[in-house]
Amino acid sequence: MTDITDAVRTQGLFKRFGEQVAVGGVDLMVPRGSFAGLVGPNGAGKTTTLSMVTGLLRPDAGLIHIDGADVWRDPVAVKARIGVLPEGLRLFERLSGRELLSYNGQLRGIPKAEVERRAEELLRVMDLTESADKLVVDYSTGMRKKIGLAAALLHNPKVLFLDEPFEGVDPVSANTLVEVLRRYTASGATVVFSSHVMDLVERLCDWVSVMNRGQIVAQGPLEAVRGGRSLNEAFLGLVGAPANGNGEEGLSWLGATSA
Ligand SMILES: Nc1ncnc2c1ncn2[C@@H]1O[C@H](COP(=O)(O)OP(=O)(O)OP(=O)(O)O)[C@@H](O)[C@H]1O
Repeated sequence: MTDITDAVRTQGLFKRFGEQVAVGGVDLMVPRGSFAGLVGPNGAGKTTTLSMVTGLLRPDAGLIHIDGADVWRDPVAVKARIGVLPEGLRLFERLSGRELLSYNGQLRGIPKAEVERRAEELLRVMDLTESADKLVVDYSTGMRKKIGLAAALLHNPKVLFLDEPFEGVDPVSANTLVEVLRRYTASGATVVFSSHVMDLVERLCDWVSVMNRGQIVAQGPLEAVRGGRSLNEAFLGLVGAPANGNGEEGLSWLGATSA
């Protein structure tokens, strides 16, 4: 079970913030070529896990391999192989979309002519050509996700990590993102994305890792994790939906009926 030739493999990953154990011994596993979903309720530890896996946050303990390379021992090799669309996307706001891609490409050491060729293609596929010379600060939420994804794909990474990529994105833009990601995984690359939206994970993913309270509580091919139920039902079973529904009792003051 320690196949570090998987696209992503962590062993005993652990992170504590003060008294709070955010990630309590996670063995995340994502086979190459997967379209993988990392799901879990608020506070389950998804963002903390992805931050450690992508080399943004140092773990207290545990090992992380991406495409066989150790993230914390060999960060340069790993960073060349991964693309990241982080949560709360921070972009260079005073660049235009086109300049942002050009800057990213040059940072990655890609020849200028090749950067331009790839940037124009990405802008076209993301339906951003008309807005390419607008400053990123003036982009809408969906446009920001799309230019962020374009920047993350520019160097043709082997593994792409996306934290809540569809949050705040309209259905048309979401569709564009999905099409680009499908094409990318069809070529053998791997996508790992975190989400709360079970329908979307069920529709897109062939591999699912379910986190709850800093632990992986189920992991494997979508069909195995679902076990004949909808992913949403399986998820509620795994993370323990509150027995009293949490909303049926209390809040008696809420609503139109006066006491
Ligand atoms: N920088 C931090 N300092 C203190 N506690 C933190 C920090 N980052 C995360 N935590 C805590 O760690 C736990 C896991 O948080 P994390 O953001 O990883 O969860 P998540 O699964 O991504 O949640 P969500 O779905 O709400 O984004 C939470 O209890 C959170 O309060």
